[in-house]
Amino acid sequence: MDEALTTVSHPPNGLLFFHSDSDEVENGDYNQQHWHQNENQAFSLAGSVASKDFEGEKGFFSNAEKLKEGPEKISLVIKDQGEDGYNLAEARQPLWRKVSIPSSLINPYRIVIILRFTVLVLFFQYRISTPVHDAFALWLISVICEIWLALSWMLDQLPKWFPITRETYLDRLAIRFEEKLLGPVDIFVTTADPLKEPPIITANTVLSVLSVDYPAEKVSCYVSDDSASMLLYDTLSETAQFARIWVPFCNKYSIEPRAPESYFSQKVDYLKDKVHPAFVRDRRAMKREYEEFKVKINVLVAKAQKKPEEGWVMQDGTPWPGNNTDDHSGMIQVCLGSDGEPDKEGKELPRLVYISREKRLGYKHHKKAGAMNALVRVSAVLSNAPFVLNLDCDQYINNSKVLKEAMCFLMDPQFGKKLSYVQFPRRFDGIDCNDRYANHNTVLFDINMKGLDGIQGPVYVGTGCVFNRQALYGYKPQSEKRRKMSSSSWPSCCCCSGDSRSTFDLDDMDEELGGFDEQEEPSFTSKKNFEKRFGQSPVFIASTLMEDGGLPKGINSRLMMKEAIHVISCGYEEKTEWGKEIGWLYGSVTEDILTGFNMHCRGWKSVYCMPERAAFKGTAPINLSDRLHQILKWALGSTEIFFSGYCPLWYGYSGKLKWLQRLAYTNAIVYPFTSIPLLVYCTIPAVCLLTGKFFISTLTSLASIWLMALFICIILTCVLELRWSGVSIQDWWRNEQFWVIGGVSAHLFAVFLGLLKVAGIDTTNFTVREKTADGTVLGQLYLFKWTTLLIPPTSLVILNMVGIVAGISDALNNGYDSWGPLFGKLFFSFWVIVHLYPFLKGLMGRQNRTPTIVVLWSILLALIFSMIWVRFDVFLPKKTGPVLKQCGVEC
Ligand SMILES: O=c1ccn([C@@H]2O[C@H](COP(=O)(O)OP(=O)(O)O[C@H]3O[C@H](CO)[C@@H](O)[C@H](O)[C@H]3O)[C@@H](O)[C@H]2O)c(=O)[nH]1
Ligand SMILES: [Mn+2]
Repeated sequence: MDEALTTVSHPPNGLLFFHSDSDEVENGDYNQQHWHQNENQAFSLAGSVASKDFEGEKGFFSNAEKLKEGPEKISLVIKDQGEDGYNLAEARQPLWRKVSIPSSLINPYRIVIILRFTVLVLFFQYRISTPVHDAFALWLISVICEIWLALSWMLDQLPKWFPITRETYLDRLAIRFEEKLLGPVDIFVTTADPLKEPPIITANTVLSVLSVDYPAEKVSCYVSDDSASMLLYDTLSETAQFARIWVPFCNKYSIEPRAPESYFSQKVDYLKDKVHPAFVRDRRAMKREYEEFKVKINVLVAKAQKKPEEGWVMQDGTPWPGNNTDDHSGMIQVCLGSDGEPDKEGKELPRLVYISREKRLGYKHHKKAGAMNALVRVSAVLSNAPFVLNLDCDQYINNSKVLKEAMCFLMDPQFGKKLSYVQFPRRFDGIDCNDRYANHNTVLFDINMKGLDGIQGPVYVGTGCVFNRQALYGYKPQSEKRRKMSSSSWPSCCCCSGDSRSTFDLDDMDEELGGFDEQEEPSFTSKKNFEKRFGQSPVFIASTLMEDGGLPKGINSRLMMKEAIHVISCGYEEKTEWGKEIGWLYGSVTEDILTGFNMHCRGWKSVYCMPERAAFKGTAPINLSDRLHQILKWALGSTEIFFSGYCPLWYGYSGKLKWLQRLAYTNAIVYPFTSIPLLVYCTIPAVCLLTGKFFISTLTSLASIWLMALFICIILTCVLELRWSGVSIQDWWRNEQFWVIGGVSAHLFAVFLGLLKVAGIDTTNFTVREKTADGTVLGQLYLFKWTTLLIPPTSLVILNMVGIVAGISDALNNGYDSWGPLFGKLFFSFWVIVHLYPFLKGLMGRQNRTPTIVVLWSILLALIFSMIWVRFDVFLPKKTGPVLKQCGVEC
């Protein structure tokens, strides 16, 4: 380390000047404070090169030019440079780049959007000026619904005006930041119920974390166990043991992905690609080891099925503290890491920490959000990495370079300071190839999120997201001024005074806090305010002030553990801002949207990062009922936010939320309400068919032009959107279908339940979603569970089918004149049925057992034909008999 660059000064002519000052850095010793020092310098190194408008591509070259003027003045030493040497020009390059969508793709799209909007206005002008007098109510209702749907289209459409993608340069990151200079990351894995979330899934996630391609001493993996189960605890101990052989194997052969289950399910062609015999041997051996590991876990699971009467007992004979899931003390167990066992090759492994926060009756635990907040605090006391990655237990790291990808943004000298999080898309394993229930959510992850990235940043989707820890503490992004102050006075005053200071004197801190930017956050300036905000832990409070992370020097491990237990106690958050202003926010089952929204309101940005190899992969509910329940949960979360104080329609106007971003959040919150016009609009065609009335007045030729133009615009926006985003038409169509299916079932219930909740009746109780370990078995898809959610779409299908039958028979009854309007009505009814088709299929259950769908269709067709027959048979001979006879017989 002694050759590392240390001090950077800025001569007035704007050139860079480095000299080495090696006493400040100790040899190889793992000390986060050093990271912070070095990193600061690295920041200034990079920072002084990249220009102010670094955010993009421009501006940089002018600086590069300047540097060329006097390269001889620059001396720079970096360890392990290899042959190609340290290329200064490379090091000055930005770590990432904004890639705009080519204007040949995006401009036509924008033009069509404007056209569509214009046509829509003209269409409504026509619709409103031509009421249908003999079906006034129908007309009025349909017009209201159309306007509502059009508004919801606008909400969805406008935030897609500036879509972008981003490119990262990992090679430049490697040049600019030596491995030792990379920022530490705390990784959180949440679990809630080992019976619904099979431990082997969690183990795989943990293994993918421990083997991530990042310096081991900079990674800590915290596993939160909300069920306080000894099964998970034992699983983790086994996993830690297995990691000792798994991690070196991953590193040696650079395999992907590093979750063993999915790695071994990949086929390897040993004949292709010059596979090395040593690899083949090792892989086989490792596969056997993994099988054995799985057996061990299975044994643990089997043992855990039935709880002994006296409760669980640990291996050393002491009773397990978590025997009562809802009432137990906090538990922390640290394994691996610098003090623990190294891997089989003697190298240090990332730290692995088991956490089960205290739970007591009478205290709200706030589910996942509560677990996340406990993790934020406990990790602040134990490792305090400046960056935090959060993963659901079923979401493993699929691309081992993912942390480096995130660092390209978060460690960017200027942009990084405004950045609250880097969100990665959610990708899934084990979904049927047709993606019948739109589980992949492609439209959200490949269209909407890219649009948001061009505004203020993607929404936080609950998992696969790397945070800037500071953003979780309710701070605003730093202004230039505050940054200077804090980096000069903070860490050095209150945290690195070194020696024996093991308790924190907050009164001392106060004085130092005096220099804090008072205008910006006046409430930060006293000890009381800190405690009101963050709770009663001085160690934790001190950690929040260390902007670049790291632990205070004086702290001993006993005190650390004591504080760690303190911050996960169930009463810790009482009378604090946790869940209200800081950390993960409470009050909605979709804590993710709310948490991200609050950050954006404070002026933070976020970034959407889509590496070519999917960053993370998870599981998704693949049968209809579970999928609908998931959608119900999300939609209910949105309605909860709508009725809470955080509704984006009226919250956060004092902040720095961009207006398009606000529209996007509004869309994410109000969408369940669109289910009302949608339901009505799906019913109207059937009503029209049954009553013989129509909700559109007879079209004039001008009106039909508008209608045609509207259709063409709709199709064109879709086509152009698919072109710039690269989404397939099938994915888009699935999304449309599921929007209707979810709309008329889950969203509708969510609105209803949300209203009940406002009225004080809370009937919802969402537990964790059940995950299956075997992602490849699609039997799940056909699993049928009854839920009330199925009622409205089923009724709609039946209603529209009956409508079609009635309409056709009626038309047959009334002769040719009625066929014209009938087609209009039939068109809308078919529109409904086509959208509900996947639902219908789901309702039918397993296809190969009963082709009931065919039966149903045949019943329908049979009905139609029998009607036709009835008409001919019953009516025709009486009324038009002679004519028919004439024709039928003579012609
Ligand atoms: O009391 C609880 C309940 C849940 N969890 C964990 O939270 C995660 C998500 O729960 P899951 O039941 O899998 O919900 P999903 O429907 O998959 O949740 C999605 O939607 C949620 C709300 O929007 C997000 O928080 C999640 O990250 C996102 O995966 C899992 O790791 C759970 O173990 C807890 O730790 N404690
Ligand atoms: Mn999940």
